[in-house]
Amino acid sequence: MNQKKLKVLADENMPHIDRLLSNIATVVRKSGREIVRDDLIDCDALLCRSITMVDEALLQGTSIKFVGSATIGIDHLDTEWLDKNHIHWTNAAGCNAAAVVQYVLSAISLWVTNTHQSIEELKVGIVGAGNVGSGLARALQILGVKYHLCDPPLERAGDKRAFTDFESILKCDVITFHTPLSTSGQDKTYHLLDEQQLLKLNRNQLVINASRGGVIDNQALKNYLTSEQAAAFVLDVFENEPDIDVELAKYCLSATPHIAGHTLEGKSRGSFMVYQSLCEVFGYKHETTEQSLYPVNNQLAFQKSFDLPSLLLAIYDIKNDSDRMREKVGLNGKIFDQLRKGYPNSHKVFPRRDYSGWELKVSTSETDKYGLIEKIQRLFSDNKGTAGTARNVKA
Ligand SMILES: NC(=O)c1ccc[n+]([C@@H]2O[C@H](COP(=O)([O-])OP(=O)(O)OC[C@H]3O[C@@H](n4cnc5c(N)ncnc54)[C@H](O)[C@@H]3O)[C@@H](O)[C@H]2O)c1
Ligand SMILES: O=C(O)[C@H](O)[C@H](O)COP(=O)(O)O
Repeated sequence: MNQKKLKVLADENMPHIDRLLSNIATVVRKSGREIVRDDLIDCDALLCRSITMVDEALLQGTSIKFVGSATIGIDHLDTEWLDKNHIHWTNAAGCNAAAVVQYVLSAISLWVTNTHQSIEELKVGIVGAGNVGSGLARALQILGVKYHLCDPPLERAGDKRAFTDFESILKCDVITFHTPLSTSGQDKTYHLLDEQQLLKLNRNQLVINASRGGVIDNQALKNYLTSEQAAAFVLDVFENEPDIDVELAKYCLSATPHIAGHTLEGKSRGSFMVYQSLCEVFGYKHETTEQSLYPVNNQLAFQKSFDLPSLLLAIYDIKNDSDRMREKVGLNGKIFDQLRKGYPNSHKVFPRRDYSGWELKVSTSETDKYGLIEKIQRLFSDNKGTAGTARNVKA
């Protein structure tokens, strides 16, 4: 076993890292957007989030041997350059998938409440059936909501689930994007929803983007949203974050500062997964369990007045995050980052938790007339935020 203390630079917005690494590393913290090459000259490892571009310009000539990103997305890592230069890298695949599922269910609940629709009668089109898309499909199945999946790469690879094409997805009541951002190739997702595709939508639809901003042409979307016939949009991600188009945010049903995955569990699991990979790469034993990072579950008392959307909104209501952003974002684009900092602990009452961090308290007098209690209990126990396999490349 390697006994030398490592030097690690970690994004300041990565919970538990100091405690997890206390026996094996000296940890220096820095804001992810401010990390520069000079910070890394004598560091062994960089632990980052999606806001740090990790490439030759950042790492050339440094001692970095390992890069761990506590995120699902990897569009900020130049993986080709890292591989070529024998630098181990990992992401935290699946770490916050359950949080994004919760975000999407909250967005749908908000929309059906505003438009007086029944959630059970909707058809949801899921674009991208990976960790998030599959978790969402499972949740919708539990809740009795119909869905269609669109994922050409998985379909070609022989995935046996039923898939549909993008054209058909555009006809669903709710369309939700869960693809990576890719700028080339036959499955390119950059501006997947562009000016032409936007014109196929109508005012009875809801579109959610919690993947990457560039999957939707933001300029075309802003123009489109000025029409009264436009579909409703919920955006968690934008082009040019953090200097987003403030006007675009105003036109949306809900606009949040890239926090869909930021539950207590989602962020903690991201830290834990990169910690595990770092231990493997440098030959240390893992000394902590993921479960030890979580507090006791929150409790929600079941009330007779609950229907499915109001119950989901009682657990997490995106409107609160959207209001916080829209109140402030006009003041200065940098507010976007400030709202993300410290999230979910910046919430007034308690941190935002995954469904798995909740228990439904039901009094013995309650009858489960519509099967709602059973559905929610299944959702709480199923939606455990399945961590995917971290892509740990052995250099
Ligand atoms: N807003 C947030 O806080 C947040 C949180 C987590 C993840 N994300 C983003 O969500 C994305 C999805 O996460 P994931 O864990 O499910 O990723 P994943 O890699 O498990 O799944 C992505 C899926 O998209 C599919 N795909 C690729 N190109 C496609 C195309 N053109 N059309 C349809 N499907 C296509 C892939 O085949 C894959 O199955 C991530 O890449 C990340 O950028 C955002
Ligand atoms: O890809 C992801 O996992 C998410 O987009 C990520 O959780 C949010 O971005 P970050 O906090 O890492 O900047």
